[in-house]
Parts: sequence; structure tokens; C-alpha cells
Amino acid sequence: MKFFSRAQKTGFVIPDLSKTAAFYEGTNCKIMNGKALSAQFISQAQTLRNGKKIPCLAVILTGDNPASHVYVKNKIKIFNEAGFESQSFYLSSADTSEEKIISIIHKLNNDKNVDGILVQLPLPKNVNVEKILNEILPEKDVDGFLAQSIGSLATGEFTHAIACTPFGVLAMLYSYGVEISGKNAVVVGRSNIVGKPMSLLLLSTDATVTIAHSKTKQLKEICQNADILIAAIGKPEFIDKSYIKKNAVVVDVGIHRKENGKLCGDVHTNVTEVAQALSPVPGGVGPMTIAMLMLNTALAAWAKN
Ligand SMILES: Nc1nc(=O)c2c([nH]1)NC[C@@H]1CN(c3ccc(C(=O)N[C@@H](CCC(=O)O)C(=O)O)cc3)C=[N+]21
Repeated sequence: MKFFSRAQKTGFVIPDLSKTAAFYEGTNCKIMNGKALSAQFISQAQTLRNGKKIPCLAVILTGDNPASHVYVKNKIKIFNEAGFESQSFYLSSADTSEEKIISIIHKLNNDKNVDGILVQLPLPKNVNVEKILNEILPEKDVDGFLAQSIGSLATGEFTHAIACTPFGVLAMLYSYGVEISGKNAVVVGRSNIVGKPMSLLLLSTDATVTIAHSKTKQLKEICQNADILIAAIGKPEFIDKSYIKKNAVVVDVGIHRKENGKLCGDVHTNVTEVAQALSPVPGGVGPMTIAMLMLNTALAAWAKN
């Protein structure tokens, strides 16, 4: 469990939820409850922070994407619950330029009280994401998006932050006792934020990893071979039971708002008829992403290399 060693040294543990898992009604499919697991990490943070520097996250939010505003609000709420500090910097669309964002980043890089810097994505079209992110000091990259962070994941050194969503997925698989070593893991999606770091993490835990994406041929057949399927394709309820091997573990990383206002992911709930476990949307990976952001900020404050 090398991916968790930096957190472990700081006192965090992955709680064992394998014995207490609930099942989807009328099925043999376990619910991997990211909300419950996230709450356990928050309560660990509340205890561990005693006598230490209060971790502080600075969030830069640009534009008026309503989903971004909701996510940032959720992040700040969780940080408050953990007794951590957060600061937010808001730039309206009209006010957003590369220079403005970079000048805020430079100020935060030099601020000793600020442990982590998060630039909420997506950014407006007129700014270059890589250029902006590269201004963040690697030790303050709590998103795990920088080349140094992905690099430490790729080499297996784990000296930097692990991208929050994949980190949360792995913590959840461990918490629910899912065996990873030697299993066929299929990651559908190849983004820098989810698909790529997710694949590297599964590889580091000895899974046989296949990365599938929009150009992949025979996607269904490849998914049908997955013992562990990570769905991050960005198409609502696209993965249904016909893609799932009997007793596979399925993690839904998609998030979409339906016309009726309800949230759904990339996975159709009928997978519960064949899968042994599912991480649902909402209540799965989303809350875990925020929990791992909090953990990465704690590590930035307390586990200096
Ligand atoms: N620099 C950066 N870092 C991020 O980590 C980042 C980002 N930009 N941009 C957007 C995505 C998306 N993301 C989510 C976090 C929590 C939920 C979450 O809490 N979801 C709840 C539901 C929330 C709701 O009600 O809308 C759930 O799934 O149960 C969802 C999505 C972080 N992201």
C-alpha cells in the first residue's frame, strides 16, 4: 500500500468498511459508500490536527460555471468541518486573464500560511491551463496535477500529492477489501486528472491495467474482461450491465445533471444485477475527491519532504 505511506506516516488510516457494507436492494451488489468513508477521513483529520499547524487551502475560482461554484462551496464546507482553513479568490469572466491568475498564484506561493493552492477547472477559454498550473509550487499542488506530482506517481516514489479523484477511488477499493493485485483493471478515460493517474495507481498496486478511450475499438468486449472497471467517459449512464463481467467491481467517476435535476454518473444502475460492488453517483467518488483534497492539504502542511 505504498501509495498511502505518506498519509500513514502522518497518522491517517484507511478504515475497514468491508464488514459493514450495505447492499443494493434485491441484489448481491455492495454499495461502496464514499460519503461514509469521506466522513471517517474528516473525523481523522479533526483529531490529527491537534497541536499542529492548521492546514490552509487557497482556491481560485474563475467565471460563472454553476457546477464549479457548487463544488467549491462543498470543498470549503468540508474544510470547515475538519477545522481546516480555506481562502477563496473569485475572478469574474470579464476579470479573468492569465496575468491576473498568475499574480494571485505567486502571492499564494510566497504566503507561508497557505499550504495548498487549487485552481478550479475548467478555466475560461482565453487562458492556457498548463501555463497557469505550472506556476504553482510543486509542494503546494494539492490537486496532484503538476508534472512533478504525476511523475512521483509514475515512478512509484509517492513524494508528492496524488490526484484527488484516483486517490479517493483507491482508498475506497482498499476500504471495501477489494483485491487489486493480479486483477484486470479497465480504466475508461485517459484525462490527465482522472484516467492517467488512475491507471498509474492501479498499476502500482499490481493490477493488469487497460486504458480505454473514445478511439478504442471493441470497448464493450474490453470492459467485459474487467474485474475492476473505472468509468470516466463523460457519457450519462453509458455503461450498463451488458458491459459488466459477473462479480466485477464498478467505480463510477462520471457526474451529470439530468433534465429532472437529479445527478447521475457514467454507469447505469442495472449493473447492480451483475456486479459485486458499485461506487454510485452521487455519494461515491465525489465526496472521496474532497476528502483526499483535505488529506493532501494536511500532508502539504505536516509531511514536508
Ligand atoms: N482543480 C480542480 N480540482 C478538482 O478536484 C476539481 C476541479 N478542479 N474541477 C471540477 C472537478 C469535479 N470535482 C468534484 C468534487 C466533488 C464532487 C461531489 O461532491 N459530488 C457529490 C454531489 C455534489 C452535488 O450535489 O452536485 C457526489 O457525487 O455525491 C463532484 C465533483 C472536483 N473537481
